[in-house]
Amino acid sequence: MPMLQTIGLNKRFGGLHVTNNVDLTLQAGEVHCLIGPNGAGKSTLFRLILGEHLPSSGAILFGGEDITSLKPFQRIRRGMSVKFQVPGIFKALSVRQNLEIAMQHHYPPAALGEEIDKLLAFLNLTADAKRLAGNLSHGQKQWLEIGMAVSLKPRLLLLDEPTAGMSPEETHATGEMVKRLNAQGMTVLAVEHDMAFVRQVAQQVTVLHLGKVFAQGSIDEIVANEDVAAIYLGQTTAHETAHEPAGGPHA
Ligand SMILES: Nc1ncnc2c1ncn2[C@@H]1O[C@H](COP(=O)(O)OP(=O)(O)OP(=O)(O)O)[C@@H](O)[C@H]1O
Repeated sequence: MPMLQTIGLNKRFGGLHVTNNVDLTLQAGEVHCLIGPNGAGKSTLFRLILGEHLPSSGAILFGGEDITSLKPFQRIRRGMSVKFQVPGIFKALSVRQNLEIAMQHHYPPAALGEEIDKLLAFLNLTADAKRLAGNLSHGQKQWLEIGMAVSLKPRLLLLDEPTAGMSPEETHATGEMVKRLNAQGMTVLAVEHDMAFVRQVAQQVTVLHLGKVFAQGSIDEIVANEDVAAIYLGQTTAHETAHEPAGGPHA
């Protein structure tokens, strides 16, 4: 059974058809990246999956159950977790305190300290545990946010441009974290512009264009697809320019 399925999903904002009959399937255990030119509808689809928007029509199944009309907190309770682009960390608290807040109601007090230690090590933040979260570097803040999102061991992790603003080294380290989470059984859906990251982590890639699924396949199939390259022409973002030859998601 797929972990997540959208079936004929549509979202209209007034006259604008932003999500157009999208069928997306995530198999359990895969890392799936959602790419597409600016304005393709990636964020909207992401918010539909999370329940921040309700679809105009169509259905969303999570673990085979219809969650189309559930609220975000109900989806989170069923094992979905999200890391948004803007970190929702508590800047005036230490790194450790941030993780304590995320985890304290979910682990017995005797086990909490050790769980936090394990997560800090995973996030490469052990040496920074006592620092105020607000004093971390941009990349470290993103990792702390990822830590808070995965601290409850979700079945499905949603990542919204997890490497935005990161250096290539930080991007690579983030990719390694995603791969380790996936190796532990977590299914991941990431909206991402950075093709180096997509190449590093994705087992499946879906390309959105004008609200529709334009192409779907392995990273090699997507990179080799000339129609996909064509829709990116003239649309490179600063991020893509930093890692890619002009024109789009080439190897
Ligand atoms: N709440 C809204 N009301 C009206 N139009 C919206 C709303 N949200 C998104 N749109 C429009 O839907 C289209 C797709 O936007 P969306 O943000 O989903 O694309 P995207 O692929 O995530 O783009 P980007 O890569 O630039 O973040 C855009 O034309 C946008 O203006």
